Amino acid sequence: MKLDKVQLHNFRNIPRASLTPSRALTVICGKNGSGKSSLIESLYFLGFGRSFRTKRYRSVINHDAASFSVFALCHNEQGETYRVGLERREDEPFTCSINGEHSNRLADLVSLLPVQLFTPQSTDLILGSPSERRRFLDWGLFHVEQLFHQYAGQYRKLLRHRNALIKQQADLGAPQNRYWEEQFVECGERLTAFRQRYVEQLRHHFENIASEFLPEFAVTLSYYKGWEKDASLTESLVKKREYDGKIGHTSSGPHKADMRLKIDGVNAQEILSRGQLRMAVAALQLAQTNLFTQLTSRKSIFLLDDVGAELDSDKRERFIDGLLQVDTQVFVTAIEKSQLDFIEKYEDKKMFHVEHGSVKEE
Ligand SMILES: Nc1ncnc2c1ncn2[C@@H]1O[C@H](COP(=O)(O)OP(=O)(O)OP(=O)(O)O)[C@@H](O)[C@H]1O
Repeated sequence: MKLDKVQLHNFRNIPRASLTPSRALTVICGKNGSGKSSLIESLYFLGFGRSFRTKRYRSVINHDAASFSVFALCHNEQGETYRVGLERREDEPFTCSINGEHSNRLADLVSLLPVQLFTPQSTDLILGSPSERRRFLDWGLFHVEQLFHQYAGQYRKLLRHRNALIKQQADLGAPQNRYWEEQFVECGERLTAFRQRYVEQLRHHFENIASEFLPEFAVTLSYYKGWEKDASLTESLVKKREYDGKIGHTSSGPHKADMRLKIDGVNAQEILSRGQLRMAVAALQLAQTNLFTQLTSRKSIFLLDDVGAELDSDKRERFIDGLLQVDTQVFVTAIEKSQLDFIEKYEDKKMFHVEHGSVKEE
């Protein structure tokens, strides 16, 4: 999917903006506090239905308004056009629309627009908790594996149910509870199989890119499924029954899974510098973009916020080169154009300048 036109209303300090981005590279420049990240945040909303900066919708609505909206005109790989939009009013659930049809099902909108983001906080993907890495993997699976969303939702329900039984100190081995245990195992094993296959595919892309981005290290990627390596989920659940009863929740299953990055057997975060960690994240995201394109023949949208603060010049160039090579629609923000002097070589690009919330094409 590519965005042909984007319109914002009352989004943070941007009262109104309309822009026609490039199909390839769109550069957004402006001073600190001008509204660059807000513009990127509005595009993120189309791909995730939420902000990457806050959980409070009120913070996103312009201080002088009661709602914000983001609309986009886009086209898919078959040339079909879509009009998508979302609106959020104070104290009301969000509404989204696709070709004029209103819906409260965010998944409809999100599945249309595969958006990824790289920001100064992106090192959390490696430094943060396993849930960050599961979210990363599940973004990919959501877009490439039709059944994944359904199984992930079912698993969440079954996990809640199992945890409720544990809290009630119910006997999980009793015949009346065995049905739920079997459902939990079946669904958990399916999710695990999806994720293991996905990481295996991602690993090939990642290790190739990492050998170029971090040539001094041999970084490897592996998947920890969330329970002991050589046991089935059933075996682990039975073995941990007493322990789970003590801690009050389920300690084995794909909700405890992780993706691990290692260098000579040691966790990458213990060895890599901050700049190298950013490169490892860039390599992971580029690998995910390549895999997405390979598996779906679709194009994704990539947002790079404050790229100057993140990577040095030749790394910035390599990252953007890699994204454009697979025909990703890239949006980049920078304080100064000079942070992106290499972009002269790209023919298909557009430049925008943001000042006090006003967005103008250069
Ligand atoms: N709900 C809101 N209504 C109006 N203005 C807001 C709102 N939320 C934030 N702002 C202001 O919008 C401005 C733009 O913020 P934004 O983060 O987009 O800037 P930026 O150009 O990315 O800056 P930097 O380069 O410093 O990251 C800031 O001055 C901020 O205080």
